[in-house]
Amino acid sequence: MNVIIVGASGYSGAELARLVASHPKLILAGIFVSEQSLDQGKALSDLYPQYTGLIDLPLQPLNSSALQFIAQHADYVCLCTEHKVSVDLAPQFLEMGKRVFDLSGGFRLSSDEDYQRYYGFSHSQPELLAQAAYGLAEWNAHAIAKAQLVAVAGCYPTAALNALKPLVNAGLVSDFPIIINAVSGVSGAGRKANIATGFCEVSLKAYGLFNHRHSPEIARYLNHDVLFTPHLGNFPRGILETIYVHLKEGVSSEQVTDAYQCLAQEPLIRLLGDKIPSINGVVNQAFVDIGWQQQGNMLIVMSAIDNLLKGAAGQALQCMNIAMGLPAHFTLVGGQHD
Ligand SMILES: NC(=O)C1=CN([C@@H]2O[C@H](COP(=O)(O)OP(=O)(O)OC[C@H]3O[C@@H](n4cnc5c(N)ncnc54)[C@H](OP(=O)(O)O)[C@@H]3O)[C@@H](O)[C@H]2O)C=CC1
Ligand SMILES: CC(=O)N[C@@H](CCC(=O)OP(=O)(O)O)C(=O)O
Repeated sequence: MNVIIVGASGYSGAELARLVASHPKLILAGIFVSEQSLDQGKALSDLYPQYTGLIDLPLQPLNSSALQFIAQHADYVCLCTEHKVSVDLAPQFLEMGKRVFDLSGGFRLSSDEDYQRYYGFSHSQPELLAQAAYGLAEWNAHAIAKAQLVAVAGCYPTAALNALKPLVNAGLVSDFPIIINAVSGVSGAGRKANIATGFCEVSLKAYGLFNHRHSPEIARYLNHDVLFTPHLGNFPRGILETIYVHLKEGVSSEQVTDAYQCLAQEPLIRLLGDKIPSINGVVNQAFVDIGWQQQGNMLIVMSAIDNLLKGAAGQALQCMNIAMGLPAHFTLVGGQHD
């Protein structure tokens, strides 16, 4: 399959370019940035020297000749662009008959009201929201396999949903909201210049209290209320979530362990039992590490991922594998697809 990546100079786009270029069944057919981009014409390896000799393709502006090229040559279009940009770009690629994998949040929620409230813009393609399959690879493979538009799951939701769906689906959780405290590394905020997320400016600090856009995303796909508070941490990459779950009266530790067995055969999920996951355990890898400890009715679940390699790019690659009828998971050797 020929894959093109829009937004390939950004953190998730560059990571995806590396995964696609080393995939045995995918060809990286083109990498694109905006028409105004200061990076157009540069090789991806000029921005990311570790790609020298692996990806020397030039970043091209997404202009009319680029669109013609994509119409003729691409099978899969990956949008590694900001939410509003993805919403505006997706329809033309869908009309060309391409399969679109959108890494933004532009198609993850269900209504224009949600977008106005949580994203701060009115959705210009609300009819596409019902068509998009939610790209949470371990849980929604059937829908992803058939969909023309995949809304790849968010980074914080990927860590939260993999850790919580087994418990909620098994009926073990009381009606209280689940409390999720999450910390993300700075790459979660993207590569564009922004003083608040400049590395020397960052202090460990909460943000988005009560209104972060991942709250409705997690609640929607978990089917349970959550109180989600993200924090920005002063490290480059990775997400760690500490999650407080009020279990129903009398739920035993055996029931909790049994509930997680639904993930036991998933190659990219590592169930750590009572061991405590860490950022170091997952950085530069595509795993979700999940650990838990229980006292009475309270369960503390911990979930760690690399925001770019299990969130964003890695999850998009899993969705493309599913679309091709291949096993979803992949193995990394030295940062490349094995
Ligand atoms: N970073 C992360 O951990 C995660 C990110 N995501 C999502 O993935 C998407 C990309 O995030 P991230 O990689 O961090 O973002 P970056 O800011 O690092 O990269 C954005 C990319 O989009 C390009 N771009 C901007 N405007 C346009 C346009 N109009 N047309 C084409 N290309 C454009 C930029 O290049 P230029 O401006 O030079 O044109 C750049 O290549 C976002 O929606 C984000 O929410 C999802 C999960 C995790
Ligand atoms: C640290 C940081 O700023 N993180 C981003 C979330 C990462 C991301 O890009 O969000 P999606 O998964 O929805 O695309 C934020 O809170 O907005």
